[in-house]
Amino acid sequence: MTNPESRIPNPGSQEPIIDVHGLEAYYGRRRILHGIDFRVMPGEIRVIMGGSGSGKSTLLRHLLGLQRPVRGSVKLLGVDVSHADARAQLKLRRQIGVSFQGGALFTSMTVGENVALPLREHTQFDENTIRIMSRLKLEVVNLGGFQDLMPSQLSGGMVKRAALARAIVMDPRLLFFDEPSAGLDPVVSAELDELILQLRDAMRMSIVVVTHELESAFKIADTITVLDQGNVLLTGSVDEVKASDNQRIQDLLNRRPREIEVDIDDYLRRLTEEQA
Ligand SMILES: Nc1ncnc2c1ncn2[C@@H]1O[C@H](COP(=O)(O)OP(=O)(O)OP(=O)(O)O)[C@@H](O)[C@H]1O
Repeated sequence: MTNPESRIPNPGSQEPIIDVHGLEAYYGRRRILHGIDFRVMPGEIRVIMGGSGSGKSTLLRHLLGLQRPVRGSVKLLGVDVSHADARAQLKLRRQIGVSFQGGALFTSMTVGENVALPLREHTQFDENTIRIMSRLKLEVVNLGGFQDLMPSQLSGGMVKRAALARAIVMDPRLLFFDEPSAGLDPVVSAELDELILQLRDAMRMSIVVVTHELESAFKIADTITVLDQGNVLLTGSVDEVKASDNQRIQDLLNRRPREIEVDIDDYLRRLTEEQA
């Protein structure tokens, strides 16, 4: 196992921005995450990779406080998300930006109104300030001047960037990005990668990206966590992941499907457990 903080400057002086210990998650009686440890340091871009069903979304849902750990703990910015009171949760939410797969913009609002939403929800700024701040963030994502368009008038890449503008409008310390490249052509996807790097460098954000896209992962990651069947196989730098002699990691990198051995008894047992 390699030191996940190896590329982060001066790690000894900093507290982790995400600190997950022994996280276990279940759906029904089926255990999905088997005691995950996961630490992200300030200013780091962490990519979570793994095959389909490896537990990436389940981990992300726990990091966002959408699911509570059955065992283990999840601390974001020093706050234990499952034990924080409503006030602490709200404070935490203000410091976290989330950009979901598909953009999830409200189709009945203009791009500018979408971006302004968190400011309206979490601040008392006046209209003018909100407008200026939203426009500035649209400029950061290269969508300056697009504030009056409706989401339906944007291309797929522009929707992603608009969603990103909304996610960063509060200047979060921590940004979650779920599948930034999904459905984008390679050029647009590369532009988005550049933007993610800029957010880390110019705005000093810590960023967690879940992605299937290897090229994108290798370009943006300071560190990569590889998940497999609810376990962390490895956390390390891009070079460390590439050089890993773990067969599962190599299969993932070479896009070799895992051999699926289905034990029918086991399959039926799991099915009935899930429905119980
Ligand atoms: N709501 C649910 N109820 C029951 N089982 C679930 C539920 N959501 C996910 N699972 C199971 O949990 C396991 C992990 O799923 P998860 O969605 O976290 O994986 P993933 O790595 O995000 O997959 P993908 O890349 O396909 O989105 C899978 O076996 C999945 O079938």
